[in-house]
Amino acid sequence: MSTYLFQNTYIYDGQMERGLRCDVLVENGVISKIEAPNTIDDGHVSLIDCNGEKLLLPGFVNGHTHAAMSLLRGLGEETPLMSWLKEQIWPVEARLTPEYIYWGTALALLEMASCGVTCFGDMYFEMDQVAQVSLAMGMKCALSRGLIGEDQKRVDENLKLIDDWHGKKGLLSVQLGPHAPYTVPMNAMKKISELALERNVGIHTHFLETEWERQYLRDELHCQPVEYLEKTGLLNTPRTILAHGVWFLPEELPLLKDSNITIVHNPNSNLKLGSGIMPLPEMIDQGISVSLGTDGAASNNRLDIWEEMRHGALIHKGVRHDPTIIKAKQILTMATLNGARGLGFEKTGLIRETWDADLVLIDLDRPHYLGFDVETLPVYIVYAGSSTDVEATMVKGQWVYFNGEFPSVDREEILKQAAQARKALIS
Ligand SMILES: N[C@@H](CCSC[C@H]1O[C@@H](n2cnc3c(=O)[nH]cnc32)[C@H](O)[C@@H]1O)C(=O)O
Ligand SMILES: [Zn+2]
Repeated sequence: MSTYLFQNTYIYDGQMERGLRCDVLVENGVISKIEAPNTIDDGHVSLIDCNGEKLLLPGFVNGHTHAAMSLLRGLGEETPLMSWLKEQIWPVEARLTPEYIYWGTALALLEMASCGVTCFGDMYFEMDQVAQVSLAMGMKCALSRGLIGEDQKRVDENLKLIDDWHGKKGLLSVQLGPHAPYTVPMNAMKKISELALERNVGIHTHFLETEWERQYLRDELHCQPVEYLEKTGLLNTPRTILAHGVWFLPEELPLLKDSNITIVHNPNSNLKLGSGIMPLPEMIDQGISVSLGTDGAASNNRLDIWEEMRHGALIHKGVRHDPTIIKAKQILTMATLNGARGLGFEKTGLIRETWDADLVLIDLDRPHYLGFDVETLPVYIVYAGSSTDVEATMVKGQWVYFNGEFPSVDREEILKQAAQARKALIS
């Protein structure tokens, strides 16, 4: 495994007061030294001379996605969630083969790696394919098998994923993936929570994405949302990820304080599907852990966390008529540390000695960074930056993206295979 020295770079992570100019040494997949600029010996290392014009951020974490849906981009556009799923997406998904899911996921990984994403939480099916392609590329992935209905076969597949992949190479983790309260009966949800506790793994589910779902909980399941989470044991698992959480009421949030919950904010998917805008400021006030996600490429339509950071800040300022309501630093923590923790990855999401070298190298020598300093770096990143500033992306000390190339995989082959899969699916 190579040793890398980022010489004279800026670094920033969401927990730092301000940016810092320094040398960063990466050895054996971890950040081994952070010292004053131009002080670490550059012998016997691969040198990345940053010359005070680059920034290292922790790798972005896409907290909720369905990677292989990159094959379905553009399908059922501009349709509300339930008819989009039932009439447009699910019939096509029924034709997905393991091979298509492999190439669709690979396609999504090209996009994510080039945007600086190093880790993603994926809920889909044929998850062995997702595990294999993530390992082949060297990306971190939290796998969950989407569970629909009360189906032991799907649950067994999810449990087998734990046996086969959980912890593999420090890149993979596994969660149980009950799809949503409206697709999984309540007693089945409860059993899944019990299994999570028994097997010491997290849960990844959709929750309160639309207003319709809130009404469904009330009218069909006779529960308020937090009561549902309590009754089904979702508050008792080692970790529970709720994708969306758009329709929580502010007064319900204190009940989730100090809980095992991470809510994944998917602002662009929620806007595009017209689902609504989540009460993010109140969630942060209550100390609830919130991360960021893109959801699938068919509802976003990008897999770019920069876009989620920018919109995740701007929409709340806009609807609350208050520019102070959310800070760039908080958004950066959501995009990195909170995502990693929610997905069960340790020592991931900060730039600290002994933490995993999951890093994004950003070129600051661009017109829109003119005038930044260590204090303003976070706001430049969130409000002026974009994924086109990403020069390279590293996971556990290995490049997954470097200057337009993908050192660990064959980009042309992925594009060719994904195009064939797409054609076979949608014709
Ligand atoms: N249908 C699968 C299991 C479901 S995987 C997860 C599912 O979530 C669906 N999905 C994608 N985006 C959303 C969303 O925003 N809300 C709810 N479901 C979604 C996605 O299309 C996929 O079917 C089977 O055969 O067993
Ligand atoms: Zn989703």
